[in-house]
Amino acid sequence: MEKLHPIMFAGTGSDVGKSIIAAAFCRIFRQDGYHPAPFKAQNMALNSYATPEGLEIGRAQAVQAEAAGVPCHTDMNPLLLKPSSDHTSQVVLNGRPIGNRSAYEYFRVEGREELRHEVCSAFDRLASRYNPIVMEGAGSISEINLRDTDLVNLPMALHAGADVILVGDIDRGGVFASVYGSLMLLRPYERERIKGILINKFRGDIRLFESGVKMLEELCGIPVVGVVPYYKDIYIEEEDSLALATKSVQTEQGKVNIAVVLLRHLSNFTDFNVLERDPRVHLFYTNNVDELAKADIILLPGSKSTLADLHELRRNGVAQAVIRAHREGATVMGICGGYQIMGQEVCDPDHVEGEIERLPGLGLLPVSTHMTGEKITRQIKFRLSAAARENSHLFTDGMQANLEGYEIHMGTTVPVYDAPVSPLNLLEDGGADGYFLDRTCIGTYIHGILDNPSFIDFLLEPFADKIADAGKSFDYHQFKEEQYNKLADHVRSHVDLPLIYKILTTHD
Ligand SMILES: NC(=O)CC[C@H](N)C(=O)O
Repeated sequence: MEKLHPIMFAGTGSDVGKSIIAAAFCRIFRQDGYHPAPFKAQNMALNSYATPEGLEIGRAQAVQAEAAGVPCHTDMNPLLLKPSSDHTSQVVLNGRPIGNRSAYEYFRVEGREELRHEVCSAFDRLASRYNPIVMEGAGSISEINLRDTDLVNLPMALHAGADVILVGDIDRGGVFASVYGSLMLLRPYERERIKGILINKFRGDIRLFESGVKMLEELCGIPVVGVVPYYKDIYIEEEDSLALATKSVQTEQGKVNIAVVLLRHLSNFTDFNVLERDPRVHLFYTNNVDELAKADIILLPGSKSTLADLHELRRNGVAQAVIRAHREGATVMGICGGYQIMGQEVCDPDHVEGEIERLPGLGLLPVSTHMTGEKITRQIKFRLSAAARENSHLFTDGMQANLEGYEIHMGTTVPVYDAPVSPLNLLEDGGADGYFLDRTCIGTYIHGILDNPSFIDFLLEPFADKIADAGKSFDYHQFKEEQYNKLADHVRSHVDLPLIYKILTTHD
């Protein structure tokens, strides 16, 4: 295939839809016979993913890699900042944490050149393996006060020799000013790299915007390569928990009601995407104690800051509400940070997470957690333990499919001294995971465990009468493939693709 220049989707601001557009182009290039890969030098998100090598990257690049049909790799997102409070972030470089930095420390010029060297090297490695590289900028391209320390927008595009498409969001208004203003604030040699404008999230009749397109082109001297309508019926994983705001917060009659406890530092909320689409289930997010009381199943999600969130749960009464609901028959399951919260205690003597050194947990599981400096990041295959399967009718033939998931955590959790060893899962490598007390009380470190249809069946098995005539679970992998294709079709039919190919092959 012909070599294409790297293409970068940069924004007039954050949340203009860069990640999704980049995912769409990953799929489009793949459909057209190329071998694309995504790249974003630096990501700030709590939603991360483990690569096949057992290293950590931002979830958005993992999704884009899936759209591109290639395995994800840390070279696709060499720098990941995971905010742990308003002022500090854990810095993950090439998949491994290198410590916590305050925002001030981080943006100081010092040390930046080392990081720049790292992200540029990651890009170069990736560019030697894939064609084209579909790059994503971060936030706005015109944060002029941060220009000299920027690692992810124009300096990266210049290093890569990328053609930049500036994405503007027409839904929030002010698209002319934001596009024109962003361009004007760039230096001339930076502006030269902007080869197209893409208007995203358009609602209404596109014909009414035709004159607007002409005006923008005349004003900016850059072609508008597409006006992409807002879509509602395509499901692609969202980059950050902003999307949570649009989700359900209440119970619904006639389904298994599953409450996900809203934690302030909730991480990996994508753990619940499959359940959310399961016809047997009504999933909602809450920290309202009355709604929790009505749930059949309560899920405690992962948390970047387990101790801080546990403290908050005790303060706002949610901890007590979960304990009460469990006593009255609800199933409680914790994933990662949520699992740690369910135990007897969480200790952080070395201040890995922060100030708090120790807190009692909810006491639902006889385990105790210690935070350690070492971070575990890995993809794993596993199966349910014999104890977990004992009262289940799903695994009677002794055969059990391998389940898949991934781990990202600092804590280690063990049974308290007098408690029996009773893991929920047995790992392929011989290890064990989580704790199985009984069908109503379980914990696991495995993210993505609820992407496995047979695990969902296991979780819902005790509620069989409630869901007797609801539909069956569905194939998530096939669903995701369909969604990437739908997204690609949608974007393809609203951009001038021949023009984009021309841009990506024309020397300048
Ligand atoms: N992903 C998580 O839930 C992490 C839990 C906890 N903060 C840890 O690092 O161990």
